[in-house]
Amino acid sequence: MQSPIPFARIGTRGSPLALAQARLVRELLCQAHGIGQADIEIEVFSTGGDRSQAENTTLSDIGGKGVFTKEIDEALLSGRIDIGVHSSKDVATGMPQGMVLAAFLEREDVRDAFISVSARDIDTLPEGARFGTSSIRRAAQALRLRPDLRIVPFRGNVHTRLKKLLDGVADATLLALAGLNRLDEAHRATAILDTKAFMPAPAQGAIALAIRDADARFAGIVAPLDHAPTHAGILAERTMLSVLDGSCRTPVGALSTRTGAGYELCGEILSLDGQTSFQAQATGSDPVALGEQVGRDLLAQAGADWQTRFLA
Ligand SMILES: NCc1[nH]cc(CCC(=O)O)c1CC(=O)O
Repeated sequence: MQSPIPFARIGTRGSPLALAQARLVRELLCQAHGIGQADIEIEVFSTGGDRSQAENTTLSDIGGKGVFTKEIDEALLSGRIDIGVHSSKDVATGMPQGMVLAAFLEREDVRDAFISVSARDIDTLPEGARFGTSSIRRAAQALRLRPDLRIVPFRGNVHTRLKKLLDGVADATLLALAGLNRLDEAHRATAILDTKAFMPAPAQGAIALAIRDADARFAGIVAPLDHAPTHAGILAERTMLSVLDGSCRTPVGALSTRTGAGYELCGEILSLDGQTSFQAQATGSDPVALGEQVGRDLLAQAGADWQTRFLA
């Protein structure tokens, strides 16, 4: 019998990937607390980012922070849900007051996958091939290696993008391997890209659990799901992004890895055409200090006004 007050209410977007992630969180919460699936409600929200996909506008058209999280954030703050489940890379660095990313599941594969029906990898794409991506970072990284590629806008959920590829809308695309893995679609990857040439987006591959920051009960409930090394790594990458005043619409890559004593953080800023790029790296044990150090190093190299110059 279902209890009158659910143990927890989870908020998520409705895309197949978001639902898979929310179900994974429900599964892990049930295991950790010895409860049944019926005790956890999954509530689906449509965000501005989802609606813009349906209307085929671009993310820049709607703009603003939290385009994939706002409706879920509001439901969390109003008490309608208790836990927001997000892809960490979609969560803006300046989060609304009153909420916190309290736990991160162990990170999936951080790498980007190359997918094409006509080429084995980026090098074998024909001259002037159409490269489908709406990610400024992926476009810049691809153009760095292949300035001849023609970038075509490519939005929609993972299955939509795979379908567009089969329909010939583009010759190739890049998708996060993490998402493909969670959807059992990793066999679609033609090649897996190395993280030096294709440094992932900050926080790629990690699922974040947002709660109200004063909510001690749910802090305790999500705590067993937190993977400490992932948490530290994502904190370092998100701190770096915040120093750069970056977002998912800036050409920025970041990747933290564990070293013996602590963490190594690598960061990258690119120009839109990929012909100019700056890299920095550092090691340390304090994720926030590490993110600040690498972010400041990148700012010193690229100039504090890099966004006005690079994104003009
Ligand atoms: N912005 C869309 C988005 N947000 C998170 C993922 C992948 C899953 C992840 O990074 O955890 C994707 C799709 C993609 O980049 O292929």
